Amino acid sequence: MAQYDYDLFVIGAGSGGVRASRIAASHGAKVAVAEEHRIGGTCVIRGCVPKKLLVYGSHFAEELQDASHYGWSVEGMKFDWSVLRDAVLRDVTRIETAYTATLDNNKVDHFLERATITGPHGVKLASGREITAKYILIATGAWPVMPEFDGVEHCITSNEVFHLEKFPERVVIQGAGYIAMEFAGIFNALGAHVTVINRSETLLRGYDQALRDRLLQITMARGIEYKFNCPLTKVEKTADGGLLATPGKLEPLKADVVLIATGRKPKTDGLGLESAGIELGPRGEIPVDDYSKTACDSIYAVGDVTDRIQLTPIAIREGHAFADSVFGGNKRNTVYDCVPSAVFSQPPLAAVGLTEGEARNKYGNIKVYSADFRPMKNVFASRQERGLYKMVVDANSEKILGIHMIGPESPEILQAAAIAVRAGLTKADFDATVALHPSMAEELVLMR
Ligand SMILES: Cc1cc2nc3c(=O)[nH]c(=O)nc-3n(C[C@H](O)[C@H](O)[C@H](O)COP(=O)(O)OP(=O)(O)OC[C@H]3O[C@@H](n4cnc5c(N)ncnc54)[C@H](O)[C@@H]3O)c2cc1C
Ligand SMILES: NC(=O)c1ccc[n+]([C@@H]2O[C@H](COP(=O)([O-])OP(=O)(O)OC[C@H]3O[C@@H](n4cnc5c(N)ncnc54)[C@H](O)[C@@H]3O)[C@@H](O)[C@H]2O)c1
Repeated sequence: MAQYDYDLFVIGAGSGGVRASRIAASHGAKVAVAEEHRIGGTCVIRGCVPKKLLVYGSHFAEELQDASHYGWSVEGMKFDWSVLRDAVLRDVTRIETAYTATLDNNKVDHFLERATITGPHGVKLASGREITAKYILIATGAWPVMPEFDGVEHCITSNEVFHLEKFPERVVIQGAGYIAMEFAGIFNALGAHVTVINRSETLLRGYDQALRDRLLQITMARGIEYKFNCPLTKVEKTADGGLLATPGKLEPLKADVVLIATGRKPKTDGLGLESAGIELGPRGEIPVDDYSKTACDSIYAVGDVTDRIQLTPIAIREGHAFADSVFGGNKRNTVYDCVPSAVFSQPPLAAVGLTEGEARNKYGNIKVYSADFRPMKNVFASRQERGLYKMVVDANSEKILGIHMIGPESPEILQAAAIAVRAGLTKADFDATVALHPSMAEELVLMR
């Protein structure tokens, strides 16, 4: 009889957990996964996927507005939140079903219940069933961090935002990171009055300053209000069912929804880590080595719960590398340089590599090339918004250190440019490439 029930037990069927389960099974391992909410995890159920669909949905406002310049007249234009919301939620269910089928096709057993760790080789399901496994993979993701102030219980997080009963006419968002800027764009485009409240003057920390300044300027022109250096101190319910949100010492703001987007922390509460001798790191993360192994030899962790880079493709890569290393006879780790990222704000922002500031600190002698342009479609529609692309180059080797873009479709364009940066190409390689005209992407090879 086998020593353990499974070769691998995965806790969490999100981006990292599903990939690790599938690949380990394809290498011949007997695998089970437990999921306490829905198969697919944050990205599929309440993250990247429904968020991007809402971005698409909200873009029609701009397209319909511009349509008259192209000879189209759109009469009786009207937006129905419940139609968009329900269509998005249906698509989420479709993808959840596809993910479940992937597990079934790879003969991965799945338990739709919470699991906790009872020791180096033991897990316990919420139903009470105890299971043993040679290896355990923790892929439990992250959870929204809630600040402490009076009335925080009246606020929502990104978990709830996809399910709003009614379209909120007045939205207050606390935070100025990814989630705040993406939902500020969505609600603003759909016609809500949006106020972004932040504890500092910095939005989208980590992105190049010039792009952040451009986003601030464009979004203010689009009607988003900002209140900097004054986080919320109180949120109250009013007699008419609305909310009153007080930023710092400023006048209270009337709101229908207050969205808290102040970061996500590794989800480890009550997981039983102590039973396997695993202690949390300073950011609440599960510390792991380069191969995602925890302090316990039979337990690994991947994705947001390790707080390396909280992005889906990273969780997927870590899960895949773990499965190849432990079950595929191919020990390998995940490489974290040149990770492209994007903020699906309106307009979106995308980047890979070092910002101008980071490159200057690290290399000293750098060159910066840029293209500051008004996309053809904006000119035609009398839209004043300008795109900005920046290339940061090591002045000695001419190697590109980073590319930063804000403008329509910039995430789509940046993915291809990231290959060039990863491959170590130079500005001269871009200059030698013939422009593809007319496109916005051609600005990448025309920068001065
Ligand atoms: C609103 C939003 C938008 C985002 N947009 C993007 C984007 O555009 N691009 C991008 O790259 N990233 C985006 N992200 C981040 C991305 O979703 C995460 O980085 C990614 O999902 C992490 O994958 P994971 O496998 O670590 O965890 P998750 O996908 O969160 O999966 C963890 C799973 O574990 C389950 N679980 C937790 N504890 C237990 C337990 N004890 N027992 C059983 N199951 C458990 C959870 O229910 C969850 O399903 C977004 C996140 C949010 C919140
Ligand atoms: N497009 C994408 O790839 C995408 C989209 C959404 C989320 N994500 C991932 O999810 C993670 C979480 O997103 P997020 O927007 O919640 O986090 P974030 O780290 O991007 O932003 C957090 C914001 O909250 C502010 N803040 C933090 N603590 C606060 C407090 N106590 N009071 C007031 N303000 C406070 C910060 O200054 C910052 O502006 C991101 O780090 C990202 O990795 C990615």
